[in-house]
Amino acid sequence: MTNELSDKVTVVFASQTGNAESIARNICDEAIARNFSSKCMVADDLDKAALEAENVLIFVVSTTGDGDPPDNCIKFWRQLRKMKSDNILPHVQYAILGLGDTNYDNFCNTAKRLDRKFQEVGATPFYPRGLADDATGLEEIVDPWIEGLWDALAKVCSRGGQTDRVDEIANTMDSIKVESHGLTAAETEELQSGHKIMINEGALANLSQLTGLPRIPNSVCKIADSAKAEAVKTEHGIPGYIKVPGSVFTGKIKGARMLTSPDAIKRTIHLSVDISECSNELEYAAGDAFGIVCPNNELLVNGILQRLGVSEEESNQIVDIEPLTESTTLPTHLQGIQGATIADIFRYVTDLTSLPKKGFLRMLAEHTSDETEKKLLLLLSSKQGASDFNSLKEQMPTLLDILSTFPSCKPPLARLIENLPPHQPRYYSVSNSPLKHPKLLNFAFNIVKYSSPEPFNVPKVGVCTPWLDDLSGLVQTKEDNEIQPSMRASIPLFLKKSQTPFVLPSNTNTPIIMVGPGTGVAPFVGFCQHRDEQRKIKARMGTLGRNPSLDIENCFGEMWLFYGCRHKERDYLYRKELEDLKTRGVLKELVVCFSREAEDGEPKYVQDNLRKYGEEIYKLMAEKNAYFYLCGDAKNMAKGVNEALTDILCEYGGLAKMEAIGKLGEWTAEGRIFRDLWA
Ligand SMILES: Cc1cc2nc3c(=O)[nH]c(=O)nc-3n(C[C@H](O)[C@H](O)[C@H](O)COP(=O)(O)O)c2cc1C
Repeated sequence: MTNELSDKVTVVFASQTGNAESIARNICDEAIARNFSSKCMVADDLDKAALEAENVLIFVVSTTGDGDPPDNCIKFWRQLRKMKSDNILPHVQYAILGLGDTNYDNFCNTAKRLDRKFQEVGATPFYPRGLADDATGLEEIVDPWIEGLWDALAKVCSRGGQTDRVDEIANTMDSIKVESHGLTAAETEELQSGHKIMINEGALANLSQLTGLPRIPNSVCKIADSAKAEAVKTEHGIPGYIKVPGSVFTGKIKGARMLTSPDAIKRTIHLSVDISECSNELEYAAGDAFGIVCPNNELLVNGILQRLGVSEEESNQIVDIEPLTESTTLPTHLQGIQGATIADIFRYVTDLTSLPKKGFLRMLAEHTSDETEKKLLLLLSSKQGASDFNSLKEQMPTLLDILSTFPSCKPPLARLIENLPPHQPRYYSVSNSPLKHPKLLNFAFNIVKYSSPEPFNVPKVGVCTPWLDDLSGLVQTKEDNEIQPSMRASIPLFLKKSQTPFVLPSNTNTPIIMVGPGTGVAPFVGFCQHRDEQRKIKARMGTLGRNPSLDIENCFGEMWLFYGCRHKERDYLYRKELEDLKTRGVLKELVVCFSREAEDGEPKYVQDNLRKYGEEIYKLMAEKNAYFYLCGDAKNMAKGVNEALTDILCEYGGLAKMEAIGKLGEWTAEGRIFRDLWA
């Protein structure tokens, strides 16, 4: 290893939805503030030559899919896999911060694999790996990990670390007079004006010092008049600068159907989207997922712009987003924004509803004139305000809620835009087969409407599903669901590329077990349709071919579907289709349970039914080489299903628990167990 010390530090991120990128940029900025010579880059830009030139690397990497690396580190990953010797990166010292979610099986898989690989190729970790969990709040691990990083970094670098940041705010707390503020009542207001957040103002009374405040994020962008005369739109009705991982197509709503009864706890809608205008390019398979590029709620966007004092004329002015200086790089999602309107940026580029980070609140404090409000914002972002910050998170405030709670907060637009996370497309599984409906894309979704937990009880709505609900409302007025083309609402969509595709086995003989409660059943409706069509084709071929008595059943493996919902009569999704598939023998078994109706001892959840049919499941998997598919909620259901499978292998295969877990891992690696989960 080269012992030559340098002050150069490279922060590398691999990020799917922006968290790792934003943390990496903050680490880089803070490193610069502490006199290190630091730069930040995306993993895919770290090619072989760059790796050879680097001595000190800090990685911030998330995990996506089913334990997969994010899209922007696939190239980097490929290159790492090619490195076989243990002496390729002996000059590299590194630290890794992983982001993940313990609701998923492969928690922080990217960080763990990267760490292993770097050690295999001779690199040395200079600071213990941190693994942050979105299920409990990333900050719990991220903040102390970054705090401890600087001493470790100073030791591997020749300089830097000497200049501890002086926290000017810590010294000003005493001098800020606390005035009565009236922020303690929960007020339910219209969406345009936001819901005020309940904050325990009393927490300020005995505080003279705040510690652990995050850095104020650096300014990176400016809003400039655009040379373009008109706002950029594409043919899909969305601005062309929006970055999504795939080519965007326009689908038109062809039909909408309610899958639940009016007394169901959640409303679920089936939408049928006509893709005939792009079906040549948009090639999908049963089980695929696609993303929808939906705008933020218009009332929310307008409410925020109004609150910020942006007039209608200003919100429609044509602008570019530019780096503040020649040496600053814009966050990925703000790059290439030209010919935009401020309103479109808030509609399509910035996330207005996800939970605020402490660094964001600290930034807002800098633009808050009322001292009590400022002090509260600083408290919320400090160590002393940890419980108040947790209470704020429980209230799930939108940006508008935050701004209306702190009326004197007036951040400049550029400051706000650069500090908001990127707005994300929403993903859905296709619920039909292209073999049956080549020009359609069907899917099912629950309309996301809920309340924040007691005692707050503030009504909340999702971003995409209420939008889709509105669009489908347009067409539901017609009884037969057939609509006039002129009435058809458009949906911008793109096919999701998956590193672990959720597809049927190519050999139709392979038996399959499908487990999908709730809307998790959607891809399996597509699988069944596909097999149904394949059986019909085979039947036709059988009568024409060399063996007219070809036995269809021998050509097609058994299909088992485990489905679950709350009530048989209220939310049994696709009931008619599924029962029909069972009657016609496409499905060998349709095993359904109803969690709110099960008597004592009866199966309540899909995992209970898996246990009930344990012996059959074991034979299918261990003797008949079946494929196993799981789709739905990662939180409770996926864990329960995993445990049931482990128990089945122990009971019917005579394996010890660790052997059973190992066997499931083996089957997953062989590509016989597929998961499509969401937390
Ligand atoms: C579709 C999806 C799949 C995910 N899969 C995993 C996973 O397999 N393991 C894990 O630890 N975290 C998983 N996560 C959690 C993310 O890693 C976590 O939310 C992280 O903060 C995202 O960081 P990013 O915005 O930089 O991508 C998943 C999140 C999503 C939305």
